[in-house]
Amino acid sequence: MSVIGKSIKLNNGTLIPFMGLGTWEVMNADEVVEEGLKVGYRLIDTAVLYDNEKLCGDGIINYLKKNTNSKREDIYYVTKLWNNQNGYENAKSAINECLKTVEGLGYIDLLLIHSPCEGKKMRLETWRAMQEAVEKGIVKSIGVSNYGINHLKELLSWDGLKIKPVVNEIEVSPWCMRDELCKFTKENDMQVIAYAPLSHAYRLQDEDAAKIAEKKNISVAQVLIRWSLQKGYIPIPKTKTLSRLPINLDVLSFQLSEDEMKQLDHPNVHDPSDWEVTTCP
Ligand SMILES: NC(=O)C1=CN([C@@H]2O[C@H](COP(=O)(O)OP(=O)(O)OC[C@H]3O[C@@H](n4cnc5c(N)ncnc54)[C@H](OP(=O)(O)O)[C@@H]3O)[C@@H](O)[C@H]2O)C=CC1
Ligand SMILES: O=C1Nc2ccccc2C1=O
Repeated sequence: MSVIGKSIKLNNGTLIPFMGLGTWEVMNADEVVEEGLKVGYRLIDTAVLYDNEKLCGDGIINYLKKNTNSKREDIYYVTKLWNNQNGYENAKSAINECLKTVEGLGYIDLLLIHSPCEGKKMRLETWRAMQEAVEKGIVKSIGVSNYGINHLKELLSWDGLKIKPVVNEIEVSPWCMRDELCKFTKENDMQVIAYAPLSHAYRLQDEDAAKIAEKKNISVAQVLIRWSLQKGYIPIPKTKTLSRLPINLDVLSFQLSEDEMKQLDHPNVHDPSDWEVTTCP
């Protein structure tokens, strides 16, 4: 059964929205997040690195104040510990800082380790602190980002593992498909959050995607977001342009055929729009 349009159940029994809103380089995040929630987004993706966690939190709180039918539990707030916050003590205080920054939210829905870059010892020590944050109730779920198969295997076989990651947030688009990593992630009962689903806008002029968009009278951005959903991922497109927010969310009223999906696929291209750290030691 297709879960497109519905919340998805994670391996700890909690629900995550089927897609979300990215906020990298969004400096007016309070305005964008509030408007995003108004038009129907329910997942907000930020990070310590983005320097806009407080603005994202403000956007959520302002929305909830004005829309008393919506509750805190209806919104899903994701943030990430940056590389220099790895290590047990470091991560513990960073997590408290993350929560203090968005005090009004009361808890963090999903906390990610932003990358595996800091090496095995730091990765596992960070995970220990993240597990404790779940046990304390300040974080509901924990996950990883930019983890390759070896990093996932390392964590899943660690004798200190008490809480499995619920997601791996990785770059996935038709030009960065990562079939093997996505398959491994899903087979091990973790969801794939697909970042840069619009290829950071670098491929929005792609001819095949443009043809499909034209035929369906939609935008290339909608085609790419739908591609991600039909692959079974949770895309988090970003826009700081308020008028694009509802367009990017309007991806449930059309489908891509098997042929159209194939036309978009580029299994032999590996062109990440951002950093590539899934193979780091
Ligand atoms: N965990 C990680 O390491 C990473 C996580 N991320 C997360 O994923 C999110 C998405 O990735 P990101 O790199 O931002 O790239 P995206 O693939 O989401 O592309 C964003 C770009 O597309 C443009 N755009 C958005 N919608 C449209 C539209 N309808 N028509 C035309 N152009 C459009 C935006 O322009 P404009 O804003 O001007 O409208 C922006 O230039 C990030 O914001 C972040 O939250 C991203 C990278 C790494
Ligand atoms: O959204 C992001 N853009 C980035 C660029 C470099 C490193 C991390 C990130 C993000 O998380």
